[in-house]
Amino acid sequence: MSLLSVENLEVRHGLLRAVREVSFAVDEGEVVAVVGANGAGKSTLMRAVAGAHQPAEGRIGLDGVDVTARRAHDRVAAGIALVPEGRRLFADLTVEENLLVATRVRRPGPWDLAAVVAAFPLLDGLLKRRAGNLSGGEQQAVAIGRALMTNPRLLMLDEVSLGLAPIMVDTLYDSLGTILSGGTTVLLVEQDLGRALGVARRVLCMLEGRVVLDEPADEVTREQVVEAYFGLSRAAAATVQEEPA
Ligand SMILES: Nc1ncnc2c1ncn2[C@@H]1O[C@H](COP(=O)(O)OP(=O)(O)OP(=O)(O)O)[C@@H](O)[C@H]1O
Repeated sequence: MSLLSVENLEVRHGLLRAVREVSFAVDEGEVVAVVGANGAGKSTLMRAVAGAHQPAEGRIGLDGVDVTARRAHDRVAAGIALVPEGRRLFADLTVEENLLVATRVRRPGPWDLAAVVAAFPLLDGLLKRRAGNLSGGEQQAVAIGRALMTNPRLLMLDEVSLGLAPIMVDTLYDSLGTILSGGTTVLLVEQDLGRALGVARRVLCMLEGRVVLDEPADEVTREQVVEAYFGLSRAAAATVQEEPA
């Protein structure tokens, strides 16, 4: 049985159908990358799975249990954790306090303060610092650590590399590599196609709210993903790529 199942999901912002007729499933231990252009619906999909945005239609299942009507904190308790775009830390709280906030709805499991610092060595020595005073990369590590502190069964990461220096992205992905190899089930929104295809076992591409490609990462070419990403025919996609910037 799949860990996460999304069936015929529709999520609206007012009249806008930001996610439409979306169905997919994620198996335990799978790492799935969600890619797509700006506005394709990736963040809205993640927020709906996390319970931050109620869908207009469809069903979200965790381990066969329908969680569609459950509130966000009940979904955390059930094992769904989201690292939102923009991180959303408590800027005036310390790193330690930000991490401990998550333990109010903590599931039993291996993640605690020491485990988070071990996974993200860049946080070593920063536990008593105000989160608002950290660099963007350090804040992102705290945001991922905060999600891990709940001992999630499904970890969703929305654009962890957004706005960060390449060297910091490398550092974060080094840490993520350790986490991913530990068997955590992950749904990852990533703009960098190379990175997405590098870490994920499956890639799911969204276009205007719909899933237009859902393939094993090692069976899909970069060209096929780009084609799905822009919604172009293969020939048209090649023309776009050849045009000078
Ligand atoms: N709070 C909101 N109110 C109204 N419309 C919204 C809101 N959030 C997103 N949208 C719209 O919903 C659509 C999907 O947005 P969403 O942020 O889910 O896409 P995305 O693929 O995550 O894009 P990005 O990479 O830019 O974050 C877009 O048309 C966006 O303008």
